[in-house]
Amino acid sequence: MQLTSSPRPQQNLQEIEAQLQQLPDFRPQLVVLPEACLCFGAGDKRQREIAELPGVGPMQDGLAELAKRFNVWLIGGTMPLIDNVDDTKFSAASLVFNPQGECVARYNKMHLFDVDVADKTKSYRESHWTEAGDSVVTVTTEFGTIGLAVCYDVRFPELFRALRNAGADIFVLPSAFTQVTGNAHWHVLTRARAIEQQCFMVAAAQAGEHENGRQTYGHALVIDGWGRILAETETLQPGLATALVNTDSLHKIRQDIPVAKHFNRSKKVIHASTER
Ligand SMILES: O=C(O)CNC(=O)[C@H](CS)NC(=O)CCC(=O)C(=O)O
Repeated sequence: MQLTSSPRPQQNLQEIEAQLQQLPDFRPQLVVLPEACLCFGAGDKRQREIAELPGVGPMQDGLAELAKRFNVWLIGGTMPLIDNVDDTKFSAASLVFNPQGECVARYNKMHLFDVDVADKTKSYRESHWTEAGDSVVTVTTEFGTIGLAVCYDVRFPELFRALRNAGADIFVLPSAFTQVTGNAHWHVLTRARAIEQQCFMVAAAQAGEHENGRQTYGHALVIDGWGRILAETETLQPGLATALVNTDSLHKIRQDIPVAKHFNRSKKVIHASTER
């Protein structure tokens, strides 16, 4: 799914619901929401104020209810979660809801976007308010094993290798790429991770100009294990990129090019010196 989320969770939930009304009929279905889909650009203080304890609160209740009502597996983008009321930082948590509306997994964004970008925002320092995750998380479903990652994580292939080793067939990547870096890198990075690990990639996106002036890149994507783009949102409006996915197609790709078997960690590092 692609969204242009506001800082207001209730309004964002309504927009997500409006998009879910447009879903095709086939089930089982996996729906991936973008990063910060319930609260985008509110500032770190506000995000900490609305952060919820696991299993408790209107953001989690809202997503659970939507997963159940629309009978879909729902990846809740990311939302601010805390583990203790006195935590100063929150996790950028990606929650997985099954079609019964139960939260069955949580992944905390592992790589934080402390980056300078040549855009209006200029300086991003996500770690000032977000606690980095330390766990690789997969979820088994009736249509394959899902491996979780978020946005900037896509620049770290080791995480995707670890997800594949843990059995992943489908990577999900809730994102909010900047317009500038997305334009340069988004398609290459998402396709590269799919090709390297021979997994589907479902990359959700924030898109367009947000209330705080930030511009996000959009281009929500579904990519197969051969790196082909199966679906893509064409505009910067909220919308869906939908594809029929059969994880059986991965068997032949993995058999023909057995990279998982060929993977070989180098044991030596050789520095050739040009000095005499
Ligand atoms: O802050 C929020 O409200 C939501 N979170 C984000 O927008 C995050 C952290 S600032 N954005 C990214 O990770 C962009 C990555 C990116 O653009 C790249 O890797 O090039």
